Amino acid sequence: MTTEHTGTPTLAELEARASAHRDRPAFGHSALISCDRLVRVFTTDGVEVQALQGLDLLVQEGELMALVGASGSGKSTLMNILAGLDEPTAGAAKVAGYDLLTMGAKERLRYRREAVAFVWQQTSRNLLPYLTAAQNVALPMQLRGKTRRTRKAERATELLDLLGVADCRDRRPQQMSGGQQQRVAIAVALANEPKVLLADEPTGELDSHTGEQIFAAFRTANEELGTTVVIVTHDQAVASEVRRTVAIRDGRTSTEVLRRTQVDAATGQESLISREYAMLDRAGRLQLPAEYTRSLGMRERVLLELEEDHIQIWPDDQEH
Ligand SMILES: Nc1ncnc2c1ncn2[C@@H]1O[C@H](COP(=O)(O)OP(=O)(O)OP(=O)(O)O)[C@@H](O)[C@H]1O
Repeated sequence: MTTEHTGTPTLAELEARASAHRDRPAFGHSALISCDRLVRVFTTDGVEVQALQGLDLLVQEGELMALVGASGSGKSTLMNILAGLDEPTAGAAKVAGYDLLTMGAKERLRYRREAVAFVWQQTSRNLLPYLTAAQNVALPMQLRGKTRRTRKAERATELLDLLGVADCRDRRPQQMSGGQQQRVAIAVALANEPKVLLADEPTGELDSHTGEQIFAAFRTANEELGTTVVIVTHDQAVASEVRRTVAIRDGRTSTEVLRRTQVDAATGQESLISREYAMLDRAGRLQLPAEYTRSLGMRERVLLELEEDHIQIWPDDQEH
């Protein structure tokens, strides 16, 4: 309540306002991954490139979601930050309780060993060539040093089995197909029970059938182990299989597609409903799709009208 006659709030009112603000939950407080106005600037030969330009992203625990975007839009930059391999220039990024901006070297190491895991596009980058599949899976557990030796071997077998590559147990990477190597790589990534599994174009080097098997392995990790999975992909088949696909454009999240299955009450038939949403940032900014604005000749200014349950956007009627 303001003191309308003077326009000046009392001290008690100011205190009430401040505490209301303090008690309001922080942005993304319940999310497992939260990126808040994330910025990453690269400077090469005095030239600045803004790879991330205030990116907002929330991922809830237990999600399996895809990130898509044109080449150069900032996907790999974001993944490297989430993996703890790179540091943001500004903004906030928190994953599984770790603050990616302020964590020190020791905490960063623990974060990378225990909280997140990564699967790369290049199959050769994921596995050590001179170790068998089982030894590759046991290695992260060895580095972490918290698992008994017999348990390590057991867990390696369980994971290889879960991902359908138990028969590769004693083979080295060059004795496996690309698809088998990627499934073993997922087993390696899951060895220390990470909260988050990140994958950058994991099906990029594979044919579509093998790509489907790899995607099924990520789904297994998500459904059976509860691991939160974020996959960067150009693969339309992968992007259309997940419940949520977030598009990145020019270093920001621009649109989001949500899918759900609907069962027809009369026939019992299932159909997939997919809806595209535009992202509204916390300052209220909204990016309209270029094809929409172009088709209506919208440029610098648009007319807004608030209706009861929606907002109308019209081309500028004062334009000469
Ligand atoms: N280490 C770096 N030094 C300078 N510029 C960089 C660096 N890494 C990325 N960039 C630039 O940042 C922008 C975003 O790059 P990024 O690799 O994140 O895009 P991407 O969406 O992953 O692209 P792609 O799909 O081709 O992998 C690009 O303009 C890129 O040239």
